[in-house]
Amino acid sequence: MAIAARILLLGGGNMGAAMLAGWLDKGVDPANVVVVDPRIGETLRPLVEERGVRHAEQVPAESFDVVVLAVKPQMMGEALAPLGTTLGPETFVISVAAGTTIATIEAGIGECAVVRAMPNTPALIGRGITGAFANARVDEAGRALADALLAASGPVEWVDREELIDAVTGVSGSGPAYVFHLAECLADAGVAAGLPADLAMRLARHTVAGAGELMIRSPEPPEKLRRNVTSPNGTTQAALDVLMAEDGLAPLMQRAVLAARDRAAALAKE
Ligand SMILES: NC(=O)C1=CN([C@@H]2O[C@H](COP(=O)(O)OP(=O)(O)OC[C@H]3O[C@@H](n4cnc5c(N)ncnc54)[C@H](O)[C@@H]3O)[C@@H](O)[C@H]2O)C=CC1
Ligand SMILES: O=C(O)[C@@H]1CCC=N1
Repeated sequence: MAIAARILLLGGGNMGAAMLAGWLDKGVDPANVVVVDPRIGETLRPLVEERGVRHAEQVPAESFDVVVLAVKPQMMGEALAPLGTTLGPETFVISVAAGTTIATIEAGIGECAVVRAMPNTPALIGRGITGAFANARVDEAGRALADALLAASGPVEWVDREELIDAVTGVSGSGPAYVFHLAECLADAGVAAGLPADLAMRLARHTVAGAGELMIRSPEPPEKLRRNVTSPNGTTQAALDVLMAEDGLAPLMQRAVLAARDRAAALAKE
């Protein structure tokens, strides 16, 4: 779907700029986007200076088809305050803020059509994935527009209960950080096994990236790909005996994901 909507993006930081880059790559006219942010960060700068997206420090007095909220949850009240006067009856809101509920958004700007979405930073290279929930006021056209905007950075998975967005946050919103940490741990373990640090990091980065790419390109599930690496009684089996022990990675990952999910729910109350 060609995206002709006029877009107001509040917050052009890591996530806002990543989504914006995706929209431009999908053919959104930069003249149709205004980014409101008190500062221009490194990711946003080329989009403004080289690709012609409009930047403003204050919400401009013009109408938009969609307002995308990409500020920190703690800044949401402040970011929503100036919107009261600019929202027209056709405008609708997409929020990517972790934890911020639709009720909080509606408390700030009144009842409106809201899509609450949870993307992730691989959006920056068009390899994100987004979970999304639409409230009852979002009509078919709004949902299609939200889908097109969010799909610019990867697949969109719609959920039918708002609270599931917190669980999505725990798995895929925060998930890239777990994978980067895995690469850090793998590299550190390589150093402990005797490798020079720079070589260990190269091995770890390429291993994580290559395994990720294989998982996306292969029709096989991760379990089969894991088995393909694991020779009976070989080296991988020795490592997996540690990782798959009762107190291994599975319970640790479960605790981590639940901690992120619960933190999202707690953010809603701050
Ligand atoms: N970074 C990530 O991996 C993900 C972040 N998110 C959500 O995206 C939102 C933004 O997170 P990041 O981009 O990481 O943070 P960030 O700190 O990189 O970006 C936030 C931006 O908002 C700007 N800002 C502050 N007050 C503002 C206001 N009143 N009006 C307009 N802009 C204002 C800041 O100057 C900053 O550039 C958060 O709510 C977060 O939960 C969602 C998915 C993934
Ligand atoms: O850490 C956070 O709160 C945000 C939400 C998901 C990823 N980063």
